[in-house]
Amino acid sequence: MKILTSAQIRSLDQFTIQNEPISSLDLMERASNAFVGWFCNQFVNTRPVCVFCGKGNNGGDGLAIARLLSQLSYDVQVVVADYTPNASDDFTQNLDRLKTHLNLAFISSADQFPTLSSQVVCIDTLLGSGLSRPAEGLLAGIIHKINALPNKVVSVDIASGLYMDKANGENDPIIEPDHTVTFQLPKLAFLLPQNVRFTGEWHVVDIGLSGKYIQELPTPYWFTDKKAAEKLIQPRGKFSHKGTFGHALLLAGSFGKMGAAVLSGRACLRSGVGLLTMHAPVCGYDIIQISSPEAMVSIDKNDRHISQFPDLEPYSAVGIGPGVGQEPVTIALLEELLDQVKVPLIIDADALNILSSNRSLLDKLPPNTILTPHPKEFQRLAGESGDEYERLELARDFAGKYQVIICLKGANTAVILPNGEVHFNSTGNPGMATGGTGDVLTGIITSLLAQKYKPAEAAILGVYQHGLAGDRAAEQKGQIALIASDVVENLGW
Ligand SMILES: NC(=O)C1=CN([C@@H]2O[C@H](COP(=O)(O)OP(=O)(O)OC[C@H]3O[C@@H](n4cnc5c(N)ncnc54)[C@H](OP(=O)(O)O)[C@@H]3O)[C@@H](O)[C@H]2O)[C@H](O)CC1
Ligand SMILES: [K+]
Repeated sequence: MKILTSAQIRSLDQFTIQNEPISSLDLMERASNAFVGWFCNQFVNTRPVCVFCGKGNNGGDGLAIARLLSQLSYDVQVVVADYTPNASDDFTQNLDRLKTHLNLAFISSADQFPTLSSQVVCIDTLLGSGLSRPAEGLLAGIIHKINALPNKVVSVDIASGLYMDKANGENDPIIEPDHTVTFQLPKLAFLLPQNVRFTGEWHVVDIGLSGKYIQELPTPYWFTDKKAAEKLIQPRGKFSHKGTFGHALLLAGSFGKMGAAVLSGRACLRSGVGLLTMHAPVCGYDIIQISSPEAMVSIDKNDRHISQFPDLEPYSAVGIGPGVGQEPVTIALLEELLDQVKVPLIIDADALNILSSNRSLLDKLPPNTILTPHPKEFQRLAGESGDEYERLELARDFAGKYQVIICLKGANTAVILPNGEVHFNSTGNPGMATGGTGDVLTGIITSLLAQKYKPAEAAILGVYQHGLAGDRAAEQKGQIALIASDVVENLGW
């Protein structure tokens, strides 16, 4: 799915209105109906509702939603923030449609904020995609009062006060909803962890905006949903054999960190590779042979750290990093590997830290090498950034400069391609923030690279399947009990 800017969404709105054609009032009705469809599944009509409206089209949605919910026998109260004499046309028309049969109040001071029982569900339609500056005065007062309530809050389209595609100021008044129900497409703001308080759980509802026009609009930002991910999976032919699916080489582990090697090896095996060879220090030999009988082992001359790699000729992809440490012998190995490797490469964990502290190696990265840093590793690699929007730009610059693919790990892991495209992942959960899950991801992507998936596709699909396995594991064990081995065991293709 594409992620568009607020300006693009405005033009998409206009295109749909002119070309479907549909009046803007009817489009508002369609959007409001889509919201109500979601709402009725979530809250039964014995829950009273209070809709907080601004005077733009987001507020117009609120008035239409109030009317539709009251027709469905919800007990609905409407509070309009009378912060300006200028209301949008569609707001005014919906006000006319509503007036006769509802409990409606215009308030001009936050002191007039109603007293609500904690059962009331608040619907936030103060400000939507038209936000052009931080909320202040009356709007800010109402936002603070809503945030202080214990009540459930649902924002329509986007939390009032939150920008769709740029950073807010630290003290901007913004609604903190339990849910955001957004129209047609996800918004960039929802995908950045810094906005989690202002997003809650978010849901997309279809309001029939022009699919043709969405296809035409250019954007660097994409959301990898189930449909997008499944399209990438290559079917297995009837006559395939283990040679068809490549031979992966994983360079991983050191004394005390052989678990990282085992986790990434097992994930590699569970992701469809034909053959796997794991190269490890002497201390890892028994560990790998016993834990991963399906893998072959190549043993280093060094007891505790890897210092060499086997002849690369048989391998169709190489992964390096999980648990390798940063000993001088391993630094020398990485340099040698970058000079020699001719097949797709993924670099993770300590090997990324080696790159950060030996920056001349960055210029040796082969094009389309995949790097999988978490935010701290990315900071060591590319430097500080003020907020997550800046970090995204920094990552796009870095990917472009070195022609590499970055999987910036976190909630909604972002896969950033050399051409500047950013693909946000839709799977995964906070239970996965535990040691070893990164090693699992490296194994999955190494496996896909060995099977000849294009590096960009291996990264996007690998990140998606990793999160999906984590979601399955969380269903079984709960997020708190989840460990990296559970992610491996729940890989399913
Ligand atoms: N395609 C869709 O997704 C559809 C969306 N709909 C809904 O429409 C809103 C967007 O409506 P819009 O009227 O453009 O914008 P808002 O309701 O967010 O804003 C109202 C006006 O308020 C002004 N403004 C902006 N920021 C502030 C502020 N901080 N304080 C006070 N006033 C502010 C702004 O005008 P300015 O000229 O002053 O900038 C806005 O015009 C969208 O979110 C959906 O909910 C449609 O229903 C259908 C399809
Ligand atoms: K809103």
